[in-house]
Amino acid sequence: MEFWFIILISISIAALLKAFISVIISPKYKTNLPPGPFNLPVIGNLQWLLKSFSEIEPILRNLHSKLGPVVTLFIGPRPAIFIADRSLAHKALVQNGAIFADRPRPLPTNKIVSSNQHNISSASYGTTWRLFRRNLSAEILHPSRVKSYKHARKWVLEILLNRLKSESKNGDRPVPVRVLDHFQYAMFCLLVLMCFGDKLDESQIKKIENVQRTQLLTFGNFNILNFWPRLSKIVFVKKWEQFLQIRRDQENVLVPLIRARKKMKEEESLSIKEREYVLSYVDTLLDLQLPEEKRKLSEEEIVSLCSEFLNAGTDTTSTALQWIMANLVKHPHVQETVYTEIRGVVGENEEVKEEELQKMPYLKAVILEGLRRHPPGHFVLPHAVTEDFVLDDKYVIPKDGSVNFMVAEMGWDPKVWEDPMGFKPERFLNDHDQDFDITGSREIKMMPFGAGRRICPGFGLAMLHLEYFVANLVWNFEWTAVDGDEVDLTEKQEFTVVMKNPLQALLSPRTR
Ligand code: HEM
Repeated sequence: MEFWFIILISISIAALLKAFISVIISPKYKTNLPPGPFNLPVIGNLQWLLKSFSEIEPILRNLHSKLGPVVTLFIGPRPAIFIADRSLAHKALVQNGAIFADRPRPLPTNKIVSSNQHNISSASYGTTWRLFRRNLSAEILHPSRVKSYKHARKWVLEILLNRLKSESKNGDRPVPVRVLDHFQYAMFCLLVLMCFGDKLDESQIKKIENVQRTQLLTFGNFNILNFWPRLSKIVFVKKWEQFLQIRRDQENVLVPLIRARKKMKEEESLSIKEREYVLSYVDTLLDLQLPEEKRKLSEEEIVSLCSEFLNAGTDTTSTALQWIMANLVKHPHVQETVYTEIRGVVGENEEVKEEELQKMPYLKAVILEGLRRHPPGHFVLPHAVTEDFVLDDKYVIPKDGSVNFMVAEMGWDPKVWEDPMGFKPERFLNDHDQDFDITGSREIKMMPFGAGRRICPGFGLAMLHLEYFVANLVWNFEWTAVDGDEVDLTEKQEFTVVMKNPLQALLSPRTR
């Protein structure tokens, strides 16, 4: 006992000294970093590390109003720079895109979920990242491939509508439906099919949803393990074990699906034509070859890439869908305008077909307004610069720090958006903005998908999913508020920023 106590104290002192030296004494951080609040060495760093993004966001807002558009916090052992200004974001991400396209060195927990940076979002800016990103964009997210998953979207729409129909009534009495679980399940059905190629049954999809959501929602609880990992491995043995168990559970569910797909490919049990028809993300990953290491991907690496695909495409989209439907309940005149627009295009047809969506500018404006007012992520994923860089001749961005951007603040900038906290889709309809540039390549007015080289590669698919499901949800039901129950737009940080009180609405089937 005594022996362990001495070891523990020695390690703590060594670690404290190391952190103190690296953060305070080291001259490299004295080189004009952007301003920030006073930081109590070590304790301050730890305090920031333990805060969630939703706790940091209001503090940052306050700091920006006092210190200017770029501020520094010492989160954990490295400086973290936050940029709130949209034109500085454009200068960084677009005009100096290659320099700002890196990711910070991964923290230990991140190394495990990404199989040592073998996924798109955490890979350093370089060959491996390019290979993974090009594979996803060319093989799965290319418009012609996206079209080939049309039958999957129709299948999922039917599942969603049937679930909502059966929940919206008790006998003949209309009852409020809590829609979020149904939206999440629908998005999982869709992304699981794109990922593994087969229509899995409900229990299999639920199992995948369960392991993925557990990992996503608990990830922040394990932040403490990243502070001096050598020490944390001794002090927080149980927490480490819990964390590793979540990863093992995920592998236990995903690996059999990967193996089944591999076997099918090897046996050539499908004709080439059929295989082309159901080409899945896993199929493309099984074929990939890492150029530098000259080898195929391991199962663990494929699990990490599939997990990233599922998380990136489900939670973000179902969160956005919920915010948009909440606003359509809160603003019935907007819902009515969407309905009238759809009727003008589809006549009396049962379904809004995806080819018809491009004839619906007001619907698109509703989706854009939803993403501006309620971006699912209030920050992008942390970026890093490939070399020390001076932004706008003033702000030193060090190579070994991280850089992030205040996405929500930019979309709410009153200099760009009149009445920024209102929900007014019409603002996207004036002539000037008819073709609104969501990528921010010309100018950043909002950036729900990020901007520059690390922009979300799934933004086209996400827009399609949102337009298709919102259109069909409005076409099939009239959505109204529950009597005496105002739609509450208070936010809560989970993996994305969700509704603190999830939407409940009355759904009356439309009669035509
Ligand atoms: C409404 C839905 C979505 C939103 C709001 C969203 C937003 C974002 C944001 C903000 C980033 C970080 C950009 C940065 O670091 O600068 C990102 C990255 C990413 N997203 Fe999305 N996303 C959505 C849907 C999707 C979908 C459907 C997919 C694919 C199926 C996807 C795949 C990815 C990937 C792979 C990355 C990492 C990109 C990289 O590091 O190069 N996302 N997304």
